[in-house]
Amino acid sequence: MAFPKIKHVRAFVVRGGGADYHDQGEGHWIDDHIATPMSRYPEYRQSRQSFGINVLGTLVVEIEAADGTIGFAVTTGGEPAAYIVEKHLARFLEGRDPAEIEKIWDQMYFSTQYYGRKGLVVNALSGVDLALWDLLGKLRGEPVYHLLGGKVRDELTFYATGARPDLAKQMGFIGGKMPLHHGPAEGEEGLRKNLEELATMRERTGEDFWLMFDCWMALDLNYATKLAHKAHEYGLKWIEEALSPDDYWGYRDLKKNAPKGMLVTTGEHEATRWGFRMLLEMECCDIIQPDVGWCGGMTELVKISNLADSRGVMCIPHGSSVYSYHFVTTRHNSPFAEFLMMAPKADEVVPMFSPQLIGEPVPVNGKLKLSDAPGFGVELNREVGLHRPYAR
Ligand SMILES: C[C@H](O)[C@H](O)[C@@H](O)[C@@H](O)C(=O)O
Ligand SMILES: [Mg+2]
Repeated sequence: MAFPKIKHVRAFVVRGGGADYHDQGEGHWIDDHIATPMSRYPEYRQSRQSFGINVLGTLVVEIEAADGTIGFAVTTGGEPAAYIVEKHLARFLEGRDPAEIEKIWDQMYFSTQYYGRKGLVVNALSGVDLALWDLLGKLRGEPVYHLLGGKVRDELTFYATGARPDLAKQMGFIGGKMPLHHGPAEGEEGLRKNLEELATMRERTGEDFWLMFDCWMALDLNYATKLAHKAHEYGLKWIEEALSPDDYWGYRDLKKNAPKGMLVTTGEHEATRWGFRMLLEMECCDIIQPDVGWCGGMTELVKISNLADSRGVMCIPHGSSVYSYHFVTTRHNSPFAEFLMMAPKADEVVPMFSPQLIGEPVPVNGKLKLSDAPGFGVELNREVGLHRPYAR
C-alpha cells in the first residue's frame, strides 16, 4: 500500500489549557499550593505558575500528506518547540513516505541528540511522532490502537488525579491521586498537614478506594521515606515522583525502604528507552509513568513499555488524553489509565485537553470504550487561536 508523500509539516502554538494543562486560570486546584522543588523559596510556594510551570504553552504539530490528509497532535512545548519542529525536524519528514515512522524517529532523535535527549526537544519530537501516527491511522482508515496491535481489553478503567478523590469515587473512578501540598521546607507542620489531608480523604472514601500522593519531584529521600511510612497507616497505594527525575539512586533507596505493599512510581519527566532502562535496571520503581507527549512519542513508548513488560513492571502512562488511551488499551502491562480532572474544583469530568480536541472522549463512571475512528479519533479545534510563529 503506497501512501502519499508528506507535503507539509506545520507547528503552531496555543495558550490556555489544552496539552499544556497547567496553563489554567485563577483558582484552579492544579495551581493551589502544590509542593515542588521550588517550594524551598516561599515566594514560589503558593503558585506553580509563579515560577513558570505554564511558560511554554501548547505545541500543535500538523503533518499534511500530498492527498490533503492531515494528521496532528498536541503536546507541551509552545514557541521553542515550534522552532525545533520547523527549523530542524521538518526536514526529516517533508517529501518522505509517512510509513517510514522508525527511520523518521531515528533521524529526528539522533540529529538533535547533541542538544536534546530529554525535555523540550523530546517533547517536540514526540509531538511530531504522534502527529505521524495520527496521519498513518487516517491514511489507513484505522484507529491508532489497531496499528499498535489491537485492543487487549474492551474498555479502559481510570483513576482520577485531582484535589477531590472523594468526588472521584462518586464519579466511578477506581482511585484518586492527590497533589502533595507541603514539602520539606514546611517541616513537621507541613508533613502533619499532608497526612491530615490523606486521613480526611481516607475517611470519606472508605478502606478500599485507591489513594495516592503525587509529589511532583518536591521531596528529599528522608522526607519521602518518612511520609511513605506515616501514610502507610492510611493505606496510601503509591507515592509518585517523590524525588528529582535524575536521582536514580534516591529512587532505588526509596523503593528499598518503602513500606511493604506500597508502590513507588515515577517517570513522567523521564524520556526515551535509555532513561527508562536506567529506572528499570536500577529497580527505582514499581510502575513507570512515561508521558507519551514528552518521552519520545508513540514510537518510543512502545520500546519503553516492552522494557518494563520484560521485567514485570507496569507501564501506566502519565495522563495525556487520547494519546495514552490508544496505547493503554493495547497492553496487558497497562491495566488502568490516568485521567486528570481539569475542572477547576475537580468536581466534574471535562475533556483533559479541552478545548483543543474536537471529539475528545472522557470516562463515564470511570470507564471509557474507544471508538474505531481513524487515527486518534479527534480533530483539531481551529477556533482556539492557532499561531504559527516560524511559518516557512
Ligand atoms: C497533580 C500533579 O502535581 C501534576 O500537576 C500532574 O500533572 C502530574 O504529576 C500527574 O501525574 O498527573
Ligand atoms: Mg505525576
